[in-house]
Amino acid sequence: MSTPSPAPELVAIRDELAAKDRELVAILAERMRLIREVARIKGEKGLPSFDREREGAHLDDLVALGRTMNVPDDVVRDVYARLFAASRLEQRRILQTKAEHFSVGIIGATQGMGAFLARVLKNGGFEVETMGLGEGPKAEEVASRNDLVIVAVPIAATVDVIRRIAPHVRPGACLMDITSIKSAPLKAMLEAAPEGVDVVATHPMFGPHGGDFDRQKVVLCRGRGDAAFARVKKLFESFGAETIEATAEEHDAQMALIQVLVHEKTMVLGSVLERLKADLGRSLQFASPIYRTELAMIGRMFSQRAELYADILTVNPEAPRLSHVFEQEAAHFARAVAMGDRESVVKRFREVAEFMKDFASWAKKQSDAILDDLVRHG
Ligand SMILES: O=C(O)C(=O)C[C@]1(C(=O)O)C=C[C@@H](O)C=C1
Repeated sequence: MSTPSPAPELVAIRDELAAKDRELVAILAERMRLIREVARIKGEKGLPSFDREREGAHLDDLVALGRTMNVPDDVVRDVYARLFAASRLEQRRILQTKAEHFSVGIIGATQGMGAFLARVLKNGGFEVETMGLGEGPKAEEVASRNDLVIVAVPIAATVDVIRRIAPHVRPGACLMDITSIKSAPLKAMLEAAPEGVDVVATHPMFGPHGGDFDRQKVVLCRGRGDAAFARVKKLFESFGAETIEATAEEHDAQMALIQVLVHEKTMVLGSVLERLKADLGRSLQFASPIYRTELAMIGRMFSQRAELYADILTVNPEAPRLSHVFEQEAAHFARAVAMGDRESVVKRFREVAEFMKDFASWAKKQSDAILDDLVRHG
């Protein structure tokens, strides 16, 4: 059966479209050539491939330009999200071939972030020695024969493992951890590692998924040795991370908000759903994008290891104080709800809105992006 030939007007327009698309591809090739130039300059200057501010500002300009020409915002956003991702990947490839390579030993590399790091570093051409959960050589041996020794065991075991292995790290090498709290591990590393061993405390601010550190944040705390600090910073950045420098104390205070408060809230919501024996499947059929996002976060948490979240909630020294405030605020709203006290909800809402007002436009933009994405792809 022969397919009917398209209308001649359509054929003409398709020819025009094809010509425009060829121009677009030629422009993309030219853009990639410029990106390789950017990578060369960044390599020389030691700059990271990812620049959050530049992407944000450039995209805002392009969306505004698109509006003047009737190009919908989300078309510009989607196209440039893809183009920025391609440029970052190309830059990482180039930067990694030029990066300084050294041997890495990972203690606790069978699961979670340790396993993720091992995979990413190996893919990036690093020599990586791993051990964990009864697999591989002894931790002390891994510590003794690598240039960068990474402790990636669960939070509760971190300080003990550091104290055990740090004395075996060789002078000139660097000892590093990746735990969710920084004060106690950093102190342990500085105390237990011999004088000539450099120390850096780090915290990758994301779960172990994805291909590398593209657009992910990593907090770095100085321990001992500026050169080692710079090397670790460059290592993460060469895999696409955005690094943030902080003291261990500041990091821990921030994590009380970013991890303790938020995970505790998610945990409470999950516990409430369980107590109610809520029909989650049925609720999803009715769900607004906000409910779906929330339920996805709750489901994500409860599909992971209980011990990880128990550690996050109980190890941070700031946690009890924040948790207490959380309880008081929850009680305040619970009282208002129980008594039908609309006025008190409005009053507190307005106080919080005043406190948050500088973040309102940022919050709208971010949450719109999340919710739009969920509606389109979820
Ligand atoms: O301007 C830069 O620094 C670039 O690396 C280029 C570019 C881009 O594709 O426009 C790519 C990655 C950065 O995150 C920001 C922008």
